[in-house]
Amino acid sequence: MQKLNNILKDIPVLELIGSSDKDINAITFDSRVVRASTLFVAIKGTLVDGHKFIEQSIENGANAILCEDLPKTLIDGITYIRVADSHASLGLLGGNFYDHPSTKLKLVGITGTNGKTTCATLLFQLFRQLGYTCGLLSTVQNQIQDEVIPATHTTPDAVSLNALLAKMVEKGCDYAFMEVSSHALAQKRIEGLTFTGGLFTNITHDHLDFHKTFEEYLKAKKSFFDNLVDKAFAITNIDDKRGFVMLQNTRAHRKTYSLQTLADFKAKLVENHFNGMLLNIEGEEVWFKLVGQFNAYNLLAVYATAKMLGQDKQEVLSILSNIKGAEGRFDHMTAPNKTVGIVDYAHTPDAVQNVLETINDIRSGKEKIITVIGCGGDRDRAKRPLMAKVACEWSDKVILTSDNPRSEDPTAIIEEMEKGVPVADRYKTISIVDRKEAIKAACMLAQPGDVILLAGKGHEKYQEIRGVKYHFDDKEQLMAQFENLK
Ligand SMILES: CC(=O)N[C@H]1[C@@H](OP(=O)(O)OP(=O)(O)OC[C@H]2O[C@@H](n3ccc(=O)[nH]c3=O)[C@H](O)[C@@H]2O)O[C@H](CO)[C@@H](O)[C@@H]1O[C@H](C)C(=O)N[C@@H](C)C(=O)N[C@H](CCC(=O)O)C(=O)O
Ligand SMILES: Nc1ncnc2c1ncn2[C@@H]1O[C@H](COP(=O)(O)OP(=O)(O)OP(=O)(O)O)[C@@H](O)[C@H]1O
Ligand SMILES: N[C@H](CCC[C@H](N)C(=O)O)C(=O)O
Ligand SMILES: [Mg+2]
Repeated sequence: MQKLNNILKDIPVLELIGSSDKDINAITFDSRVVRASTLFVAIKGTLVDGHKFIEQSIENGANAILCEDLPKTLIDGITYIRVADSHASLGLLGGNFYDHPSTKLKLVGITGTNGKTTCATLLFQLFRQLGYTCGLLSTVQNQIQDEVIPATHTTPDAVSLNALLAKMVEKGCDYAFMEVSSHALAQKRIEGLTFTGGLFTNITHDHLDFHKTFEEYLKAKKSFFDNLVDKAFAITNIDDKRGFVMLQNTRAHRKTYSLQTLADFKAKLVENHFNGMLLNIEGEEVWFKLVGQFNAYNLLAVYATAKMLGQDKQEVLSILSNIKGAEGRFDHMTAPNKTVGIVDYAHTPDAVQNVLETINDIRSGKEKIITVIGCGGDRDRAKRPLMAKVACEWSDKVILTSDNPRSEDPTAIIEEMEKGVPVADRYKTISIVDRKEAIKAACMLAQPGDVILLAGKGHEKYQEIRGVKYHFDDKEQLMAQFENLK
């Protein structure tokens, strides 16, 4: 419980009507979960305007309302707080309510189109093995030491986020590693957090349904670095075209990493195989369990972050060399007849290309690559033809199928993907709407030694079709089919 006037500290209030000397048990932006003595924050969302639910929130027990527009009728006994930006205020309220947990541990944020989960997970595993108590906020799951807390978003909403950080502080965490998604930045879910450091992986095409233009998407990512404090560090990938721009206006201490040019942290990919790769990191040759050039970037980024956090080079490299990475990222298995299966969360054109390039690099020659791929519904439509095109370019056979169609018609999504298939590649593609059947078909087509890539769903344990979530696990499906490949 907290006093309202404490929770409102540092919030730019335009108008306050009613008493601020009252007890608040909880803060929420969802009228459906309001209980007695709750502060309800009305947010103008992407689907509806939360201001519509002010009345309902009061019926459910809200005793204070924070909003951008005051309702026409004000009710006695309720406190109304008018602000210019409810999203930003929610972040600050979350911090005040949970007593600024981000200042009580070292918080590191990772942003970029691809590689966030991988880097955050590697950092979490690394720092635990270095002997620290750690927390993780990621797409796959949230975690405090061994305790797993299911994740609904890559970056939780501002209230849940501060609640999770407060729990980490309570459990004695020294570090928290978190993914910072572009949605979270645009919606100011991280407003008011104090970061010790920030890491940029890369930026390519994604989420243009939400951000509308690439410039807006870039601006959202960049705002993370613009808002870091001067004591923080900011690490960027300068092999990415936008690597420098990201840190252009940051006050933080800047550092760069690269596989191709001079940088503060530099590495070179020496050898790449299905079960590991050899990297030269700052003059030291080390084998890692992760594979692929994109993972060379992730490892180097993690190494740079660990160095900026004052860790010892040898210790860091020796631990990293044994870490396997995040679930559903280049997860590979081999069937009894030597067919290779790879489950990977590649769900952007760039990620699909990276994974397929890596498989091409590693395969010894005549083995075929069979890619099973779909695109999510209610998400960026522009990436659909592009993902299909890239899949065709780098595979011998492509099976277009469903990912999470969500509220959309699965066949219509596949038709949009088909538009990206070059005429000359049509002979190598088939469309099978049912993902289970698509995986089965891939296994039937595969000859010993061939590589099957299941792209897009990685760690996900469900498939959402017409708004209903069914249990579905790519790895489980593949393992079941592999048993038949004797
Ligand atoms: C597009 C998007 O990001 N939407 C998020 C956003 O919801 P919204 O702004 O659309 O909310 P809305 O439905 O319009 O409602 C507006 C307001 O009215 C409130 N409301 C609504 C109905 C009601 O009866 N009562 C009520 O009070 C809502 O709680 C909300 O505050 O804010 C909500 C609360 O934080 C999020 O749950 C919701 O995530 C949706 C479910 C989602 O799918 N988000 C994805 C796209 C997302 O955020 N992804 C990123 C990145 C993914 C990645 O690449 O890794 C992530 O960080 O997970
Ligand atoms: N550094 C990288 N550069 C390009 N592609 C990458 C990189 N790291 C991973 N990938 C590819 O992107 C996929 C997603 O990786 P990861 O989950 O680490 O990214 P993410 O940024 O967390 O994604 P999301 O936005 O969905 O949370 C991987 O399965 C792999 O195919
Ligand atoms: N977390 C991201 C990627 C989802 C990957 C894919 N499986 C899909 O459902 O589109 C999102 O919500 O856009
Ligand atoms: Mg992620």
